[in-house]
Amino acid sequence: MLLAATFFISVLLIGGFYLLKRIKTLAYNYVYMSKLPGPPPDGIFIGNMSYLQTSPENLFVRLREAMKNFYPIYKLYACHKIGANILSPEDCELIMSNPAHNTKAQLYDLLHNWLNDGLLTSNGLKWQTRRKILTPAFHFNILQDFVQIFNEESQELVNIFKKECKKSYVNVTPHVTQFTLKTIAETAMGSKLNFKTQEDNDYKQAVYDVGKILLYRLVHPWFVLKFFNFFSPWYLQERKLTNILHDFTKQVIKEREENFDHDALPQEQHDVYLGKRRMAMLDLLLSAKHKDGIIDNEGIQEEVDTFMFEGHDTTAAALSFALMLLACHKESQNLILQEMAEVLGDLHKKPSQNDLQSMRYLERCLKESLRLYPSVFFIARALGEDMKTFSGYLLPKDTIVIMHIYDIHHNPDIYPDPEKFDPDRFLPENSQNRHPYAYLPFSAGARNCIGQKFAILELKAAVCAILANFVLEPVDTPETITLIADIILRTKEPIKIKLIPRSN
Ligand code: HEM
Repeated sequence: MLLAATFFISVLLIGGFYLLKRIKTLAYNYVYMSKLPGPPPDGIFIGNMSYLQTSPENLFVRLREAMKNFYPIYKLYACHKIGANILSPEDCELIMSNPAHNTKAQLYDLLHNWLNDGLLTSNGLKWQTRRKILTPAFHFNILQDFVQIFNEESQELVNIFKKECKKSYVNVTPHVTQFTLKTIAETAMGSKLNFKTQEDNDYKQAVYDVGKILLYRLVHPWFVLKFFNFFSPWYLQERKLTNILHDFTKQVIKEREENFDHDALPQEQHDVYLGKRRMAMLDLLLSAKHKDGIIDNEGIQEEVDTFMFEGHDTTAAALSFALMLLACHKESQNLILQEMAEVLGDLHKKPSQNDLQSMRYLERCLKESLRLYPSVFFIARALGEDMKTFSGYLLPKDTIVIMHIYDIHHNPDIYPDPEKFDPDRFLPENSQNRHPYAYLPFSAGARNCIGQKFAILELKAAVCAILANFVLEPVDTPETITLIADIILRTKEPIKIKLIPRSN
């Protein structure tokens, strides 16, 4: 009896202690965060909920207005969660360059049902170990082998466009999405998709549909939590879509594992990319499982899900926007063709990695396109320690910081006439005085995009193949499209352009 009473009192005391500590932290955070400017809240608990709960296109516009009203920082809050919205390169540098702030914010829990704890969403030692395993999969020598696949898939995209170009316009977004999905599956997973099967098409549609549900959960913050998500109107639909996504990647892994050559495992880590045996990403993961035992089946599944998503959706958005901008700027199309003629001689010659790398004007066009339309338009972290912003606000440890890449890229003080497409902004002489954190399409610091070189080479190969075969003419323009807030930057409707076969 005495023992039970002592146990009960101890539990009560410890529980009470933690509760008080939590209340103290919340109060401390609230005091500091309340000093930040921001849109007026609707009430003490509901905070800015009504500000957030609007259509995806209105939300996108509202967030842009907040940049104008509250630069360089503002707060938004809902329930007991307060987010500090960061709009200046200086504050991004303070966060991204400090390893203490490498932890992804709770917002990324939204992705857990689908991506579990893959590279994008994991933290701490798990993230470090995985990043170390996966970095060689994107080494220069491996990318060299991938360029052939980029060229083959670009040619297939051109073949589709050749059939479609008889129409008065082409909806490019679904076609380029298929292109980037096939490319990541074949390069990183060694799996060739043909989109003739129901599973391939269901996967593509499920990625799109799940994004809508994730956004719904994001603006209804209680549904971010797994427990409350159970009561969301979309819970069953999310489960169904997640099953489609997982069944698809399980099949990709199964097929690769069946054909995996255990005898050809590299002896040393550096053998992986020094030309002795080059390994695609999935092979590296299988090797880490069979040879070193540092990853299990669940670990492989979460990385394959992560890379299939991150490796195609972002690049498809980037290519769709780049094609629209090039269609609107015939002079840029001509300059790219001129550069292709200089580097390749024959416009229809398939470019090598060196060829693609030496196309500097094309690179500037893609950089400018990613400035105007950064596929990942915001990223979020949880502060690992207190931080003083450049403008003097104190943000307490654990604060959710949301860095708005889109707004930094459209700041007229950094990019004069920011809506203008001007690839020469990225000439060395025009960028040397720009803040190093003023251009962040691939984020920066230790948690930057592992696939950025892959993405740029893939985009260059696709643009070269398309321009060698077609003149692009505008149907959609920056003025006609409607941008929406989603898990990545998307347009409300697919982007339309006109493709005129090139006569050469
Ligand atoms: C134009 C295309 C792309 C853009 C704009 C882009 C952008 C980004 C950004 C901004 C991040 C940081 C995300 C965050 O902190 O929340 C990121 C991370 C990541 N990206 Fe990309 N990405 C692109 C293409 C790719 C490709 C092709 C791959 C794979 C082949 C890839 C794989 C990843 C992964 C795995 C991460 C997480 C890295 C980590 O936390 O260590 N991305 N990307």
